[in-house]
Amino acid sequence: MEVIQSIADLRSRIREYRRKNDGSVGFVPTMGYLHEGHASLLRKARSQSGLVVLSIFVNPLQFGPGEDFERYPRNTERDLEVAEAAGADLVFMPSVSEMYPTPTRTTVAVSGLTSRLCGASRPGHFDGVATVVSKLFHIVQPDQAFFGLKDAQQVAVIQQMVQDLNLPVDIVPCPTLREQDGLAMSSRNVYLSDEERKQALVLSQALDKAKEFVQSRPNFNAAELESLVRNHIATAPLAVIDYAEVLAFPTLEPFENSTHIDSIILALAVKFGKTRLIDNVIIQLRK
Ligand SMILES: Nc1ncnc2c1ncn2[C@@H]1O[C@H](COP(=O)(O)OP(=O)(O)OP(=O)(O)O)[C@@H](O)[C@H]1O
Ligand SMILES: CC(C)(CO)[C@@H](O)C(=O)[O-]
Ligand code: BAL
Repeated sequence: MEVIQSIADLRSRIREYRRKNDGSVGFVPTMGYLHEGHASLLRKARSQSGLVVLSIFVNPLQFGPGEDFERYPRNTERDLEVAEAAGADLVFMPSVSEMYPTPTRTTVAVSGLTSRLCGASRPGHFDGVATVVSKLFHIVQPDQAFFGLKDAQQVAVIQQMVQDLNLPVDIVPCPTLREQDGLAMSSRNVYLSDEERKQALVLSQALDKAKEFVQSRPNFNAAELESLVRNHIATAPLAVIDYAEVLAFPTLEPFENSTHIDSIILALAVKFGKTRLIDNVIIQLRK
């Protein structure tokens, strides 16, 4: 495994690979502090790609004022151990000045999909995500890029960007990995106190209740499902709901009754103290 800090060096190594090999280039973009969820994306890339490129870059553009850019967890030594064990060939770890040598005058903005959920709660977040992912795609030029459905809205936004800009990369959505008790793995889980961690289980429990509710009836009213979920989350005294919404997926459009909806997403963002966690479940209602 090789760690690379400069765009020029990474491009050179990938060109060298493509000169000597017919294999595909698989890419896993991350912000580091790697956990088993990230490792699962790397293993998926390893199973499908000749060269596996991992990026670790905490992207300042996608953090808003008062968010946790400075305190975002970082552990390079452990990240490299996880990356090597999961099969990464190249680890791209640029500095902020390498990625943004001058003030950014060009940004990528995906409209529509970003008007709700984290797009509404974190103004500018998805412009930051789409801009850095577009840059990374132009730097790495991968054949495939692997993203977790833990960030389902992000997957939808990136897929829309790839389609709209005719980017030659296949986006591979990967399942959310969870702790044994159901909590979705996330770098931000490290922020949780013991009590917050215990109460955060209401998220996966609420999603399980939602699945049971949907599977028990052919059609349902969105407001009724949202109420069921909100009431369960409210059983955790520390939980402060940012959003708990059921939307059509992948359009992320609201609906009243599910009669003509093929797939839905129940998306949650809940704060426990200073820690904002997201989770979701995507349910196919009809083929
Ligand atoms: N539990 C998980 N299962 C599968 N993929 C995941 C999981 N957590 C994160 N990912 C994916 O890993 C990639 C990098 O995400 P990121 O580095 O932001 O990690 P994170 O755990 O989501 O961090 P955060 O705590 O900031 O949400 C994204 O595609 C994300 O969806
Ligand atoms: C895709 C990504 C690496 C872009 O910074 C980030 O949004 C993330 O880790 O999900
Ligand atoms: N995967 C989450 C990225 C962010 O919160 O910026």
